[in-house]
Amino acid sequence: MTAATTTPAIRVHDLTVGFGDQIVLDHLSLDVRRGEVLGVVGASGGGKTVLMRTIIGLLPKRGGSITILDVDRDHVQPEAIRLIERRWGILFQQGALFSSLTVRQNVEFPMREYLDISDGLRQEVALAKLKMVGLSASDAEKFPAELSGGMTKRVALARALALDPEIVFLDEPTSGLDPISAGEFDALIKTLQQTLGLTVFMVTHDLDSLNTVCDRIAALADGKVVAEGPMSVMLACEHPWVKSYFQGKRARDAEASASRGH
Ligand SMILES: Nc1ncnc2c1ncn2[C@@H]1O[C@H](COP(=O)(O)OP(=O)(O)OP(=O)(O)O)[C@@H](O)[C@H]1O
Repeated sequence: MTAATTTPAIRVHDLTVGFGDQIVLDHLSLDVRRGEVLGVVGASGGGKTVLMRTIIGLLPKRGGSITILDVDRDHVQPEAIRLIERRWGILFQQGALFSSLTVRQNVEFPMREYLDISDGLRQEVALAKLKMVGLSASDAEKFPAELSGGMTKRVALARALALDPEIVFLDEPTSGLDPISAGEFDALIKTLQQTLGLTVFMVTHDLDSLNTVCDRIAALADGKVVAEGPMSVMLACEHPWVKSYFQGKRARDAEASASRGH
């Protein structure tokens, strides 16, 4: 095995991020292993989205280092950052589709930006990505306003997969979905991770997702990762927030529902 296959997909070390006087992430460290689904949980406003946005370079950090796929953006030229950005896909919280573009054009968008391929091939690849997430050729010509919440998430996922990424960042992928659609979306994420060998960084509040999709979980509190590991580690954790989240009534209900196969 080479060093490249053994190093984590993402290594966050001693990261500090803040806005004005507010420190959101306070010397936070976290590894995301290659090929795993890591679920990131934490209280509302606790900094999960800030962490994700800082990792992908959308927010500045005050200290610490971030290495993605062996590249530390502090130590490389802008061209190298553009190359690395092609190797991940992002599903933002509300889907963030372009309302004036069709579903197919939305999925083609990153390909237009990064790939020099013919119109025909680009359309074909977009349709293949849509099929991969369970959508049909007739869905491809719809506009975002004509889609259900679950379909919107699927299109956003197809767009995140457009460039065959190695890492996918998902910000609350099941929020706003009914439990059945959420369960189907979780199953889709798991299937894609297994078949494509993806590394998945998933911010979520959804206990069902944590139970059924995530290999490991990182719990954020007080600007740090206070617990990291599989569900068994969360259940044994004595940190007050982690304890109330994973051992509260909602958690027990989700666990019972997961064990029934829902
Ligand atoms: N661009 C910004 N400018 C100023 N403050 C910000 C900005 N982005 C986030 N914050 C603040 O950082 C804190 C963490 O926000 P973040 O969105 O990461 O929380 P979260 O854990 O994802 O919450 P939720 O679960 O509710 O989505 C909040 O207090 C928020 O107001």
